[in-house]
Amino acid sequence: MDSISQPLIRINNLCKTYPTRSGDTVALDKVNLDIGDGEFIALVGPSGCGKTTLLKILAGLEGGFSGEARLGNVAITKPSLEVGVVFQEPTLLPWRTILENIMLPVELVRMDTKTYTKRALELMEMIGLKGFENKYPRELSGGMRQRAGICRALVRDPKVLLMDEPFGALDAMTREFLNAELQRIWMRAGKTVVFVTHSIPEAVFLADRVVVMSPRPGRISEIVPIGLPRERKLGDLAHAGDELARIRGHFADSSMID
Ligand SMILES: Nc1ncnc2c1ncn2[C@@H]1O[C@H](COP(=O)(O)OP(=O)(O)OP(=O)(O)O)[C@@H](O)[C@H]1O
Repeated sequence: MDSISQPLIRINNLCKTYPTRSGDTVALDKVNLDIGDGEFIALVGPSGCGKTTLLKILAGLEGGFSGEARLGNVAITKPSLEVGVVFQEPTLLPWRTILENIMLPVELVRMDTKTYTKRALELMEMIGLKGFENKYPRELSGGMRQRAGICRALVRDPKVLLMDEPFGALDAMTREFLNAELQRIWMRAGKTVVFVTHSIPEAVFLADRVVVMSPRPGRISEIVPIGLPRERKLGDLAHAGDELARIRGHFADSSMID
């Protein structure tokens, strides 16, 4: 389906069915995708097409599938230190400060606190949270909490960042701002990102390739390369009319379009 010579992530014939009382739900059906090291992939598709399921499998949080997902040479069967995850809600612990929240993944695996505190502070500065180290989550706006969630996912310096509609709950202006920030961080840090979104413009703005998924059962309908040069500005979307139209064409009858 694509031609990445040395993929970091290989998804091979992945199928996932959830058994329910009213019958089986096929969430993923023969999904194949290779993702290159340092690539930014956006996954778009209508509600229920299996985007979160795919992300959870890549995160090692969901089992019971057939086929295979590999990270480097290793089949993904459990969470990995090489992978950071950001969900729609950052779920920060209210009794811990922002810095303590960001440091949680480091503490959980007893990594060197001193080294990683330095890294956490650098990340906070890079993402505009400097000065909020000792605040509590309730003292921050939704956008700032989500930024803290991104720092927490990056603190252990994972190779891969998996993001499930990370900006879906934010207002449009904050979202646009954080898209630009995320692009900058990605360009600087060289992570491989898989980013789930319902927003086609967001996907086109951020991604090297947009993976379009079909309604249930989730399959890949098309992979659309986005040729816009980096660093992209929001106005550059005006030059991606063909890509936007191509992706929108898949959802002519769907309500997913932003
Ligand atoms: N734990 C579960 N048990 C049973 N069915 C599930 C479970 N998790 C997901 N499903 C079903 O699998 C299908 C895919 O769900 P998934 O959450 O992966 O879709 P999605 O594309 O992320 O949807 P959305 O865009 O609405 O978040 C849906 O039909 C959903 O109802």
